[in-house]
Amino acid sequence: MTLLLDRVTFRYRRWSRPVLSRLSYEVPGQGLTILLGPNGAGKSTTMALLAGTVAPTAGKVLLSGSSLASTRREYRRHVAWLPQKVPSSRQLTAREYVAYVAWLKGENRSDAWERAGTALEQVGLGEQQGDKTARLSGGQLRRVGIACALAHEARVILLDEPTAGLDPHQRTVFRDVLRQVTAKTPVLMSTHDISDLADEAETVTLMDGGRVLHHGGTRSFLDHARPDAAPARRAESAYSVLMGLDGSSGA
Ligand SMILES: Nc1ncnc2c1ncn2[C@@H]1O[C@H](COP(=O)(O)OP(=O)(O)OP(=O)(O)O)[C@@H](O)[C@H]1O
Repeated sequence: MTLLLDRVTFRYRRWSRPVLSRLSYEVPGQGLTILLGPNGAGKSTTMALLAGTVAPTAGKVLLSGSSLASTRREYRRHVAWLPQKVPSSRQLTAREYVAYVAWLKGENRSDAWERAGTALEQVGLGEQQGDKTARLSGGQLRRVGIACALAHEARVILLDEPTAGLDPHQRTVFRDVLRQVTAKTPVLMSTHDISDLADEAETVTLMDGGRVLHHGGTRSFLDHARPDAAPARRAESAYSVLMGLDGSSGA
């Protein structure tokens, strides 16, 4: 299955400058891809377009060659998406919430309920499944959001800054979950935490100003690091070099 933006232009308001201009980008079909870039680079906008929650001003979003507009149902079922801000609900418990999202994504009621329980266990919230989501901490709510992305048969998973607000232990839990998930399903994940690279990403995409500055294997990304960078700092160094922030001209 392929998911891609084909020469997509997007502006938030009619007369405002486009955030993305004729951007073409294909989500890699396997493993973990990390989407890096400074604030305002266009990462969340790119993900929202890929998730089908906003529509392009021009150009197309294509799922296996079909335009999003003509395959909405398939799309909902096959593309999982964790937005940056996970909305909470006063009424629903964590399990009801995740089950509801899975049901919206096309699972039948009993499968949705079962899958919700399993996904909450996976993200370490087994004991909180009966708690109302409005009562959960910010980090717990993010994990509910991650559980939503895991609770249906997605063919591709889009995670917008999933590690923001997680404590160090939960980051470790999350990485373990991510490792299991990416073994089966491709994941595109935006992050500011360059340590999220942690040897696990197969591909790195770097965006700035609505453009893709770099896209390729993690090794080729790290090759941009300054030769004198300490091993633990290679990712940061490569980022600075490619962004032209270290006094060199970038790539
Ligand atoms: N709802 C909105 N209305 C108007 N402009 C917006 C809206 N959301 C984002 N923008 C603008 O679009 C541009 C790209 O924003 P986007 O959120 O996609 O970047 P980002 O790379 O995800 O940034 P961050 O790392 O801060 O989340 C920015 O200039 C931002 O101000």
